[in-house]
Amino acid sequence: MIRGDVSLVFVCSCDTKQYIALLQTLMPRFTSPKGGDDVSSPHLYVANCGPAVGVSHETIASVFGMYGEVEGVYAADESGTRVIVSYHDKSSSQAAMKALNRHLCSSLGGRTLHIQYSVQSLGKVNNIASVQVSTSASDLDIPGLYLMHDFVTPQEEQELLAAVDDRPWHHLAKRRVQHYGYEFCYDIRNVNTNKYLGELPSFMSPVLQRIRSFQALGRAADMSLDQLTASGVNEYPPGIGLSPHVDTHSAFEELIISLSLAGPCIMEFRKYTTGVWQTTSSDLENPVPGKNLNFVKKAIYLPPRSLLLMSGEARYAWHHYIPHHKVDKVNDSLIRRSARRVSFTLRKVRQGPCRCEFPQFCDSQK
Ligand SMILES: O=C(O)CCC(=O)C(=O)O
Ligand SMILES: [Fe+2]
Repeated sequence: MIRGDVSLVFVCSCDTKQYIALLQTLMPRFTSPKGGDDVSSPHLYVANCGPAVGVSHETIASVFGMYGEVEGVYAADESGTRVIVSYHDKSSSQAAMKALNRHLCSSLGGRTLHIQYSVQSLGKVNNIASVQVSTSASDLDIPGLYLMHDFVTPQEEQELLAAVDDRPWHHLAKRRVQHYGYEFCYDIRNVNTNKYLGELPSFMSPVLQRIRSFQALGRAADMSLDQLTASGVNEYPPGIGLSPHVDTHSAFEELIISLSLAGPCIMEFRKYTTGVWQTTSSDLENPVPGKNLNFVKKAIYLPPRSLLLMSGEARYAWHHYIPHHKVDKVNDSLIRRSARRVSFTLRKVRQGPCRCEFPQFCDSQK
C-alpha cells in the first residue's frame, strides 16, 4: 500500500460563532416534515433548490428573507437539493409558504419549489458527515485503491491549472469540463471512439511520465501517452459534487487515475452487496435509510496535488462519488471546499469487452 503524509491545513480559522454556523451547515437540527402542510412551524423544508443545482444558501436566504427574518439556511440532507430555511417566527414561514410553494421562482433559477413545514428536533441530530473520513487509502481497506499525497509540486499544480485555463471549457449544468483524447458522452457514460480529439496535450506528459516511474503502481505503467489514453478535466465549484457511479467497465480499462488540483474534497465509496443492476439510479442519488442498507460506505479525503488510483475491486465493484458539500468534516476538522477543485481523470479506452471478476457490476457481462 502506498501512504502519503497527511496534512490537514484547513482547520477552521474562524471565530466561535462562525464555527458554530459551519457545524450547523453540517448538522441540521431539523427532522424531515411529518405533519404535512397543516402543522405550521418557523422552519421550512424546501425541496428542489440548493447548491447541487447551482443555488447557494446565500441566494436562498436572500429570497426567503423577503418574507421575514431568516435565522439560517441548512442542508436538509446530503443531496444538495433540499434545504431547511429557518425563520425567527411562524408568520414569516407562513408568508413564504404562501408565496413560494409550488410557484415557479425566477430569482431561484426558475425552479418550482416544494415546501413543507419542518419540525425542530432537539434530541436527534441529522449528521450529514455520517461516515468516518480516512486520510489514507490503507485505512479505507478497499482492495486496489491507492492515494499518493503531494504527487505534483505547488508550482507544477499552478502550471497545470494555467494550461487548462488557457483552453476552452465546456459548460455542463453544474461544472465545467474539458476532454482530451476522446470525447466523453455523459448520457451513456462512455467515450465516443469515433471522435478522436487528438493526442493528449504536452502539458500532461510529465504527469504521465511520473505515474509510469512509480514501480509501486505496477500496472499503472500502462498509462502511456498513446492514442488510447483519454483525460477528462473537471472543474467543481464549491458545494458541487459528482453522482455515484462506477466508470463504465466496457468503456475503460482497469486503471482509473484522478489528480486533484486547486482544492480539496472528500470522495465516498459504496459497495452494494446485491450488485448494482438491482438498484435504481434514484436509490443511488438519494439513499433512504433502512431501504438501502445493502451497501457498505467509506470515505477518503483528497487534498490538492494528490493522486488517487482505482484498480481491481476499487475500480470495478465500488461506486465512487463526491458529496455535494461546501464543508467537509474530516476527523475533528471542518474543511471548507475552495473556490474550485480541478481534477484530471486519466483512463485508457478499452477495446473489446470487459472480462473482470465482478460480473454483477459489469456492463459487458450482465
Ligand atoms: O473528480 C474526480 O476526482 C473524479 C471524476 C470521476 O470519477 C469521473 O470523471 O468518472
Ligand atoms: Fe469516476
